[in-house]
This record gives sequence, C-alpha cells and structure tokens, in this order.
Amino acid sequence: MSKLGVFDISVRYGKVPAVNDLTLHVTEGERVFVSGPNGAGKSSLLKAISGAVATSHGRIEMDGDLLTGCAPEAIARLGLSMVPEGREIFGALTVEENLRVGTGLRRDASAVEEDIADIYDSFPILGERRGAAAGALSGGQQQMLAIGRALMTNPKLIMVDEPSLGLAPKIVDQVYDTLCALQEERGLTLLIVEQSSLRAARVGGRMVLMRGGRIVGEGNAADMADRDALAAAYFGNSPTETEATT
Ligand SMILES: Nc1ncnc2c1ncn2[C@@H]1O[C@H](COP(=O)(O)OP(=O)(O)OP(=O)(O)O)[C@@H](O)[C@H]1O
Repeated sequence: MSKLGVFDISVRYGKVPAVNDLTLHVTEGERVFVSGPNGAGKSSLLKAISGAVATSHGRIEMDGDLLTGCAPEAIARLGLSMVPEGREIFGALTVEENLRVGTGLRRDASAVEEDIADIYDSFPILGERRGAAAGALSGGQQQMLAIGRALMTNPKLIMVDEPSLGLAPKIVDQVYDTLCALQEERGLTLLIVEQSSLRAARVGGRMVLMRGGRIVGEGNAADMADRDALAAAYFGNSPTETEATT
C-alpha cells in the first residue's frame, strides 16, 4: 500500500531549480534512501514533503491526504515527522526541554509524559542525561535527541536528512541500529537522505539516486552500491546514459 505519493513535483528558489518534475512512491513500512551528489535536490525534496518549502507544481499525498499547500504543523499532525540536516537541537535547553518543544499546545498532557517515557525507553542515554544541556551532548547523542524529538508527534513516517553527518562510523552504526529498531517496533516508514551508498547497502532498503533535481536511478540499495550508477551520477552521466555508451 502506498504510504507516500509524490507526483511530478518541482521546487524552485527564485530562479534556481532544485527539484524537477519528480515522482516517487513509498510503500508503508518501507525504508528508502535518497542519495546523490551535493546540490542534487535531496534536502529540497524532503523539505517539500514536510511543507517547509513550497512546490511550484505537482502534488504530494500521504495515506490519500493531500499535503501540498499544508503548513508543516498540519503535516506533522497527519503523522509525518522530519529530522532536519544539522539536527537543529537547542543547545542551551536541556535534553527534556528539547523533547518538550512544540508540545505546549498539546491538550493530552498525560500522553506527553508517556511519550517522553517511551523515548527514554528507546534511548536510555537521553533519560540519563535528561537534565543536561543538549549542547553538551556528543554528536551521536544529539542525533538520537533529534530523532527522539521527531517521535514526540507519534509519526508513522519519519524523514531523516543525513543522519551520518559529522559522526564517526561506529556512531553512525548505532544511529542506524536505533532507527531500524524503532522502525520495527513502531511500524514506521523511513525516508532517509544518505550520501553513502555503501552505508545504505549495509543498512538495507531501496535506494533512489538523485541528480539535478531528478531521479536518475533506483533499486535495491545493495545492488545499487555494487553498480556504477552512483559514480555515473557523480561524474555526469545518468546510469542510462552510461549504459547507452558502453
Ligand atoms: N535556500 C536556498 N536558496 C537558494 N537556493 C537553494 C536554497 N537551498 C538549496 N538551494 C539550491 O537548490 C539546489 C538543491 O539543493 P539541496 O540542498 O536540496 O540539495 P542536496 O542534494 O540536499 O545537497 P546537499 O547534499 O549539499 O545538502 C542547489 O542548487 C542549491 O544550491
């Protein structure tokens, strides 16, 4: 069953095209990696889905609900959460205050407490450090906090923009182990921007390769890492173009 449907969307920043006529379908419970070189439009795609940037045409649906034109808060209420690139943690606030950001308007105060307890169950280190300033956490712990905060709206679909950024490989392993465990426990659908095709192959899932705002390759992450599709995109030929010339 299709969880997320992106139909022929484009995103522009003034005259700069970032996403061009892109169509993508994500099935419920699926794990999809979006890869590709810098400037390919990966972040813009995620931002368009979460409502953070407007599309110039096309439409986006989740569970049949139209997301296009909705405010990010309304999209979050429908069950879609985003962990942004760079995490956007409030360093001067405590871990727990970071988790509570945005819950002030929730009427279900007891459910907020339960959600926080659930997050401490999933991330014991956050529970241990609940009173510490978030800025004092390690990079890996901050990534866990950003994921924990995204869980506070009880999403069914989580988008994560470059969870590996700036983290040592061992810590990246832990972040992905946690994401995969959460996916299993909560039946989540995951859409992840990941620069490393090898990493995506190791974690497993479907990989979508972007270049110039378009999808230029798609397949099982392990197969994609084996092929030269990624290199082709980096060096200027789409996989189809490469095949045509060999
Ligand atoms: N706020 C902005 N204003 C103007 N142009 C932008 C803005 N954000 C992104 N762009 C441009 O849009 C295009 C796509 O950028 P985007 O950040 O979506 O790509 P990306 O694949 O996520 O790259 P990276 O891996 O470097 O984050 C690039 O040409 C970029 O320079």
